[in-house]
Amino acid sequence: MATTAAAEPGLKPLVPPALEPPVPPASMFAPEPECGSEARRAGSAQGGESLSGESADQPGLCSKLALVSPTGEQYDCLLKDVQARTDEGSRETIYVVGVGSDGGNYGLDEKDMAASVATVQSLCEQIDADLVLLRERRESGGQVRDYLIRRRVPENDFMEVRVAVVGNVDAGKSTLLGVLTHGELDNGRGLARQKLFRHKHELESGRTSSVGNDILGFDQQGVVVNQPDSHGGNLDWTRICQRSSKVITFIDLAGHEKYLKTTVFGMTGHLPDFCMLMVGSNAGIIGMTKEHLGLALALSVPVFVVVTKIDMCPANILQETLKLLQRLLKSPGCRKIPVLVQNKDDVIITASNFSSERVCPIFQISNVTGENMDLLKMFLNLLSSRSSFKDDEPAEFQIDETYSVPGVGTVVSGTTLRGWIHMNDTLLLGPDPLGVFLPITVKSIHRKRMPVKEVRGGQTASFALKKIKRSAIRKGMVMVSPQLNPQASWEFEAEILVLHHPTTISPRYQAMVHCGSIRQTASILSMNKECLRTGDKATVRFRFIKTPEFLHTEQRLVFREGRTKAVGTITKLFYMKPQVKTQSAKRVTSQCEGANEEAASGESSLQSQQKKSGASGRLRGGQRHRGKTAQNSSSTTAPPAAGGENG
Ligand SMILES: Nc1nc2c(ncn2[C@@H]2O[C@H](COP(=O)(O)OP(=O)(O)OP(=O)(O)O)[C@@H](O)[C@H]2O)c(=O)[nH]1
Repeated sequence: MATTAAAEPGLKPLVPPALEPPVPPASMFAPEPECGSEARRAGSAQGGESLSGESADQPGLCSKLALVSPTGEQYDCLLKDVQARTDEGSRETIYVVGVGSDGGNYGLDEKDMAASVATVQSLCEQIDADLVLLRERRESGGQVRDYLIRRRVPENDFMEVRVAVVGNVDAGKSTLLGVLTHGELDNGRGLARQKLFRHKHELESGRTSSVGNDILGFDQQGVVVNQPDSHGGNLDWTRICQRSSKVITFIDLAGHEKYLKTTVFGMTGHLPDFCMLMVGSNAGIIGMTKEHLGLALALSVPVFVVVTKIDMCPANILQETLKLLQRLLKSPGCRKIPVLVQNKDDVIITASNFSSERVCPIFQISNVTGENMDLLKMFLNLLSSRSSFKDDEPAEFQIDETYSVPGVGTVVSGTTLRGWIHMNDTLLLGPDPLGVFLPITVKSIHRKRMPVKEVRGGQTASFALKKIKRSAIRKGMVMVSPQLNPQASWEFEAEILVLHHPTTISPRYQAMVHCGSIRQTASILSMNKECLRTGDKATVRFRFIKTPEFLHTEQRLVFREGRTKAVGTITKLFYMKPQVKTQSAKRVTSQCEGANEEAASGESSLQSQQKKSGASGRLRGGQRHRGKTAQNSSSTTAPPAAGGENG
């Protein structure tokens, strides 16, 4: 059995100065409960004397004794603090009891600990949360405990965290997902991954080519709820979701270079909260590993690394892989702080600091023996979604897949970016090839195959839509609230950085733009430099070649063709000509108003619009048709050149 890096005398665990000593108390990183900003704000709002000021008989909110017997006012501040922290952390937070600003003399005696825990328990009751002990340790002044405070979720609701799984071919991605979601270890010959393959050719070749989804549910206490049935080993997703407080969705992306397009789409279109980079310990940093890491960094998705196959890897090779991995992560291009996770303490510390994007936990596991699998599961249970949700924002949903379901009709799946979407809501679907958004009614909603009545920002969902053909919808379209008055853009400007190009990029260069679930070829119209080489930054104006898209400024994009790659951020949108806006706006308004009559007439306006314009699902495919569409467009509504703009 291979030893882990820490056991190897030659290789010091790569703990950065900021994280020294190797296993520092979590309290060094976790915010101190008593000193939270809310508590402080509340303190100053009331003069702050009795709250933050310490008196001889009443410790202040920053003391380790603050929770032992708080005054009424202090209790209110503590409550506000815990409420704010669970809001910030997507309904949960790690809470440390027994630390404070008492000169580093951490720890409480048994009596004070019991009293403090009773206070925290009571705070949890107030916010309808559960208190789960994560770890207990001894410090100079007594006991210190780390708790997970997790708010209870309403029935049929659950917290959602999306994790993109990337790494080179054979790193063990599908196998790990099989082991995690089905609870059975692998045999080293592909047993565990059999459960996950989706396409026949994958089963035959053993390679993942599609963007697959697998789920892992945790209950309030952090216990895995996945229970495959005893016959085929299938998972009942509805049951998992009903029993879960938190569901981790793994977006299993292909490792092979020929599927890079799908991998990039998975990373941009499925909006992962985190990226799990898998590395085979025996193979090391090979093939697509750096490519995938670079992609996650470019899209600002926090990364954690899982080194697999430690059961079959000689110790010296494992050390070499870890050394190279840590060197890569610390390199100027990555600027990460790699931390080898070897025990529960490391899990809590890294999980508490993970969304910062700097810390990069490294797990060393075996899918065959199950070594360190408990640490990985514990870490996954502590991850919180990075998307923030505001109750009053207008709805926006991006489509990343379409289906035709017998007996149901057209179904679209994707991610709710903002706002609420309820059953029977009328939203605007678009843009179509003419840049028009048309009203559509949501017939039913599923979250992870579970029927629900509504979804909100940050949640993935599928919607059955009324009166629309699947061919009229494409990936990259959105469904938005009519309040947003959506507009489509043929052209946009972006600040880009060329990560790699063999020669030079100049105007008229064409490549695939990935932006959210949009995946379309665009050509460079102009740029503020004559030509671009690897490492160059520039402001570039792009134009889509097939159809206008619904974009936002500040959106991240990846621009790629073969091995050429650039990343960037959209800075300016060029909307369609004003007269088009007026026409489509009028049409949209009247169509929105008349949505119900339309549904009754049996033909959607998008379909009739397509008939009128001659556009169809097939039209979107080819070069030849594109010219025709553009011609039609210029004589009717869609502009070859941009009109208004929005900075
Ligand atoms: N001994 C050992 N074998 C493993 C381990 N993890 C995976 N394997 C084996 O490695 C092989 C490749 O694993 P996969 O899960 O298919 O690799 P992948 O990264 O999903 O590959 P792609 O889908 O092609 O990208 C399979 O035969 C697994 O049984 C491990 O921890 N130990």
